[in-house]
Parts: sequence; structure tokens; C-alpha cells
Amino acid sequence: MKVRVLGAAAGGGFPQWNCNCRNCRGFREGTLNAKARTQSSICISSDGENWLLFNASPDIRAQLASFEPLQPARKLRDTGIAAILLMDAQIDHASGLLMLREGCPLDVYCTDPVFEDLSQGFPIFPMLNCPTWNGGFARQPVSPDAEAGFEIPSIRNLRIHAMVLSSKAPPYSPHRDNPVPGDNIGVFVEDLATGGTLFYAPGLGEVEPHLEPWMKRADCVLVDGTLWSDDEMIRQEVGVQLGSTMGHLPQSGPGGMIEVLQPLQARRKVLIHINNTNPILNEDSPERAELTRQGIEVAWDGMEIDL
Ligand SMILES: N[C@H](CSc1cc(C[C@H](N)C(=O)O)cc(O)c1O)C(=O)O
Ligand SMILES: [Zn+2]
Ligand SMILES: [Zn+2]
Repeated sequence: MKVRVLGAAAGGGFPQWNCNCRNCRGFREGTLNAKARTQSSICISSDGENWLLFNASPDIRAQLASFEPLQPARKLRDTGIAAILLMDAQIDHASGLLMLREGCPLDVYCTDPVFEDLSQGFPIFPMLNCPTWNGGFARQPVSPDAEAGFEIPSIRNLRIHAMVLSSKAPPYSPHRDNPVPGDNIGVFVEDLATGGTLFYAPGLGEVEPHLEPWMKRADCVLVDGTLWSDDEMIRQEVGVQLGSTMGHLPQSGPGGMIEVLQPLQARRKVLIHINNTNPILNEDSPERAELTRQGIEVAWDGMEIDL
């Protein structure tokens, strides 16, 4: 299985359009040793031709243009996207579906709560369900029954185990403060040909016991790297919410993602969905040095992982 990171930043990207925090300002001034990043999304494939897109970020157009296999030009209108799987209904993870309307119908796999949010609060599915967009997206249900797993017909040799996890439904959702199972999922993907395995959870607020066996089994763990510290946005005076309030486990501190990743045997431990305020974006920061000491990588746009 090939994993391609299309976007590695949290909502707003890096640098964020309206932000002049030390990272965003430093990047613009050319004084920060960092790479720009678009909003988080990855795609995976077992054959290099049929790709499963995880989330559709607002930056999807540029992201598709940056990776040639996603525009194979085999016919007048074409895409390498065989299907889309949504991890949640967050604006920065789903709004890119609107940019794909010319390619409908396309299969979009999502849980019932995500389908509800994207049919009511942020009604992408009904909006595009019209003749102009060929009826819009074809929603395929995802049951977060990890043990069972499922395969996507157009994507050979990949078995996907979806599991409920604790993060946050989007701010517009009625589930925001009344969570239901399936608001957010993580996935364990197994390549049935190579045996390679990936655990992917760009939004992860708490590592509950039912996730641990899957994380321990994965060759690559690609997980939530939004904030270095829980109060990062408050301390930098760019926000009022804690990371934990937004459904993201910070890297540092007791019980943080560094501690979670440390005992895992995965040969690749990678953080993704990095907020623009996060000091790990600065490749010369002590925080980045700590990650390196721990064998933890920071995803960047264009990163490829072979499993
Ligand atoms: N998903 C979010 C939590 S992550 C996230 C964070 C921001 C903050 C923004 N980058 C900034 O620095 O001001 C904007 C977003 O769009 C995000 O998705 C939630 O549910 O609260
Ligand atoms: Zn996000
Ligand atoms: Zn910033």
C-alpha cells in the first residue's frame, strides 16, 4: 500500500490566511525553517491507479494537481479517486466535496452521524443531489465495527477496519456537545497483498482501550498532531479553546501523544493535522528535536509512505 499525504495541516492550513503568530509570521518573513502545508487529507492505493481519498479538504483542487496519479487522463473526464472516506463531518475535512461536484457520482463512505451532519447542518449531500451534478455523491455507509472490516469494490486488496473514537463533531453539529458513536472514526487499513498496515486518525482526543490493539499492530501510525500543548492557542492569544475541547490530544505533557506513541513498535510514527500555531512546524525548534529523539515524524504535503 502507498500512502500519499496530500495535506498535513489542521483547519486553516499553514500559514493560515489571517494569522500572524510566530510560525505564520516567521514563515512569511522567511525566518522560519518550515514547510507550508495545506489542510489535512491523504490518499492510499494498493495498485497506484485506484486511490482511496480520506477526507476532502478545502485545498483539494491544488492537492489533486500536486499528485499526478490522481489525474491519469485516461479519458476526456477522469480521476484516480476510486472512492472517498470521511473520518468526520468537520468543515476542513468535508467542504472539499463541493470542489469535486463536476466528478459526481463518486462513492463517499461515511458513518450515519457524519451523513446526518452532511445532510442537515452542512447539507453537501442534498445540495449536490440534482441533475446538474449527476445526482451528486453516492453515500456508502460505514459501520464502525472494527472487527468486521470492509473492502471497497473498486480498490483491490485493501481491508479497512473503521472504529469509533473520541474527538469532536464539528462546531455546527448538534452532536458537538452531545457526541454519538461515529461522529469521528479512526481506521486500520491492511494491504492483503503486502501485509502492510496503517492506523490513521487525524482527529484523536483520547486513546481509549479499544484503539490500542490496532495501534500496536500497525506498521505505520499516522495520527493527530494538532497542538503541542493543550492551551497552545490560548497562550499564543489566537484562540480561547483548549485542544482537548476541540477533540485533539496534545503531543506534550502527561498522557500526551508522545507518551502514547513511545511504546508502540510501529516503524513509522507520524503526526498529521498540524495546527499553524504548533512549534513542531519549526524544524529548528526544541519541540521538533524532542519528536526526533522519540522517533516521531511530522507529516508534510507530498510525504509518501510505502507499507
Ligand atoms: N476541528 C476543530 C479543531 S482543529 C481546527 C482548529 C482550527 C483553529 C485555527 N487553525 C486557528 O489556529 O485559529 C481551525 C479548524 O478549522 C480546525 O479544524 C474543532 O472541531 O474545533
Ligand atoms: Zn481538522
Ligand atoms: Zn499562525
